Amino acid sequence: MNELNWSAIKSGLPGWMEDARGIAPLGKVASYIPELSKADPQSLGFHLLSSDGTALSAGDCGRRFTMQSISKVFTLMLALMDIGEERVFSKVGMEPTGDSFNSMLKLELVQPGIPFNPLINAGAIVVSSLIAGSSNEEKSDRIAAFLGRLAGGGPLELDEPTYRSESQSGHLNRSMAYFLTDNGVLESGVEDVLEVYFKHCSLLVDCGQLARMALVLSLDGLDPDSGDRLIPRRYVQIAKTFMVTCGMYNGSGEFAIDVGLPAKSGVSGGILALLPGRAGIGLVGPSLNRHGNSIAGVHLLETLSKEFDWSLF
Ligand SMILES: NC(=O)CC[C@H](N)C(=O)O
Repeated sequence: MNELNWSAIKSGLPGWMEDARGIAPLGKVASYIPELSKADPQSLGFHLLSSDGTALSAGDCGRRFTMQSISKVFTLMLALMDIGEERVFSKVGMEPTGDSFNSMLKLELVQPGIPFNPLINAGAIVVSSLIAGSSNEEKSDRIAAFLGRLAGGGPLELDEPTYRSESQSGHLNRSMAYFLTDNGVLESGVEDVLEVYFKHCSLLVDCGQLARMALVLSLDGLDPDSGDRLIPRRYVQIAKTFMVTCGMYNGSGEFAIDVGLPAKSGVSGGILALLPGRAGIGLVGPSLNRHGNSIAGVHLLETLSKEFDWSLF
């Protein structure tokens, strides 16, 4: 296993962070969820955590932000653990769309009503309906506990203002959920499933927690401290594959070429990325590019990947 070149990363990072911050004005903070528009477009946080426990953080690392779409990777794995591969993939596909994350365009194409993949909004809404639990609260509690365990502690905390803001402004997500219901794809009522979905998008993390979650995936589902198996290897393999093909939405192809690592972004500006077997990365930069990915975050990952030859390809 290649050691990370810590001294070179440490000495180069301040300059690369500065360069990345410099392009933040070319992007825009998400405003379709009003609460997210309050984020500082210039902020940038980065945390790298390796499998031997060495960590490096830089910038606005202590600031917490909501996971948004990053949570979709984890709800997918939880649904797979709850009901198995066959049932999950009878409700959601495995193919990238090439469209934006909230597009409804392809919902009516090819397989009527079955979303193309679990990382677009329609697919993640379906996955939320597959999480085991006898009430919405129980489902949300199980998700927050699962994510918190991967982050190395107790349940993640919900950001109530973001949850309320998403719920009040989520007309497009609501219309997708009605469409899915009409096609018999959803296993629970529209408002029930959206409560679970909006709540997991509104769970708070910092870059260090995100990096630890990424490290668990880079270790194929093992806890980096105890060595306990937290997720079956097969489900991590599925999640990592989706991260490569769909994790950065319709920017996934370009990201695979420029960075070459499994990664997942969210509209709050967070990105979780991993170096298989070696390290997890958590970063946040709220100014987004046209695909909805952190513009400074993608730039920073590209710089690091090229500098240290991190691409898997
Ligand atoms: N890309 C994202 O992070 C989207 C998640 C967001 N909660 C939404 O439903 O629109």
